[in-house]
Amino acid sequence: MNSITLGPLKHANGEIQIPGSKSLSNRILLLATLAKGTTKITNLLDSDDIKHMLASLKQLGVKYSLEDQGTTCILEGLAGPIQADFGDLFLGNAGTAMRPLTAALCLGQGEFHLHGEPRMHERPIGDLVDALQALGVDIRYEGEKNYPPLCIKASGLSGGEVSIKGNISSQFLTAILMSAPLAKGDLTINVDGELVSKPYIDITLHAMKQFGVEVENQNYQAFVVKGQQTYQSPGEIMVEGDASSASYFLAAAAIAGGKIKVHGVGSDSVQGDVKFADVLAKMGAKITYGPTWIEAEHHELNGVDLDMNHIPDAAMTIATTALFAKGPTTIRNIYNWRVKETDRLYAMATELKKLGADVIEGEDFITVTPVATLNHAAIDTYNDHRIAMCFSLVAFSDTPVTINDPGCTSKTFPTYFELFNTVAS
Ligand SMILES: O=C(O)C1=C[C@@H](OP(=O)(O)O)[C@@H](O)[C@H](O)C1
Ligand SMILES: C=C(OP(=O)(O)O)C(=O)O
Repeated sequence: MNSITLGPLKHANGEIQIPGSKSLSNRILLLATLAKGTTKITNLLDSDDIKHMLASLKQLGVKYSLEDQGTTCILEGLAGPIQADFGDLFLGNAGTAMRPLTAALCLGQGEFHLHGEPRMHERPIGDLVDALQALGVDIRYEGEKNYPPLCIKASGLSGGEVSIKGNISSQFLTAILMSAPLAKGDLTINVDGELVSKPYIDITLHAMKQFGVEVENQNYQAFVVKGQQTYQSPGEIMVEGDASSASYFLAAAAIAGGKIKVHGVGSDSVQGDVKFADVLAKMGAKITYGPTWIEAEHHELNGVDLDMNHIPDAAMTIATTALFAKGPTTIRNIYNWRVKETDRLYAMATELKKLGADVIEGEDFITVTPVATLNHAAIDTYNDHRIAMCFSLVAFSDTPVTINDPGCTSKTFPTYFELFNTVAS
């Protein structure tokens, strides 16, 4: 297996333009497809998750052209639901393609099969399927109950009232929300129990608003959406930089002697993961925000004990940053790490232990207590982009780190190691 060895490194300095947000790229591609008019999308992320969305849209007859090495997309909207006789869609391990497309394909006509990488077939989707079935959709499991692959025989989505569970993934609610304006009638969506990863719902509502649709948000417990609407293309739309991708560079500066400014995300961002910088600040780093940038500078770091349910992706970066802090760090309320690219609680704990750190893996938390000297270890990445990126930070210790299969960052950040090398020395 391919691997890279990094470090030991001392400094992280410079400026980074962060590539487009995965969450926004896939939302905007889908909304532009359903919208009336042509949309020019700039700063689109060029990564595996977006390629899976684009390839599926092409197969479904959506017309678009790509420019600027895949970062500009000019897409002709359908002014309504996707109508295709048949679709056999491979969605890799892209949750932001699988979940929203599952709901959107129910809106029109046709028979659709949705599947992905083996891990995608282990990632739950039952809560979304239950809600769609309650709305009259013929949707079935082709393998194990509650997991993809799925078969949809679409004939539209009825209005009315539906309940959806939000305790495993917010993407199920996102999926229903984005499709609701094209339902046959007005829809009230009740969130059944706890809602995890709440800021991602704000991203969804923001993107819908950019395409002309307002949702009545009743304190994240219920959402009311008018049916039989048409999304309107905003004409041109720029994707913000990816706040989760920014976390690795901000953490690098906080850990190593130096200062890094990331451009593309800042205080104006709609992404919850910008709050990662506040966690770094709580740990002791010097953080400065501008509307579209964030700067981090090294300062002695202390461990923290925090609920990070609102930043599940960037929270992983805290788990390795914790190796450089004084005292233990506990990341709480992150049960759904277990149902993402891999069981991230198990994987992070296992790999941190290889370095010699003292780690407690709880059912829904992780505690990392740093040690004076880390071991040189070959980090397994479990086909999880974020594990590869998080553990690159270990290179700022006195010990090098080996990352197995670094190419797995292609899911959301294919140029990660290239950019890392421009700021780390
Ligand atoms: O809606 C989104 O764009 C996302 C929501 C989050 O997932 P969960 O809601 O499953 O936590 C996040 O982890 C994922 O990377 C992207
Ligand atoms: C959980 C993630 O991805 P997905 O969009 O596939 O859920 C992630 O990017 O960390």
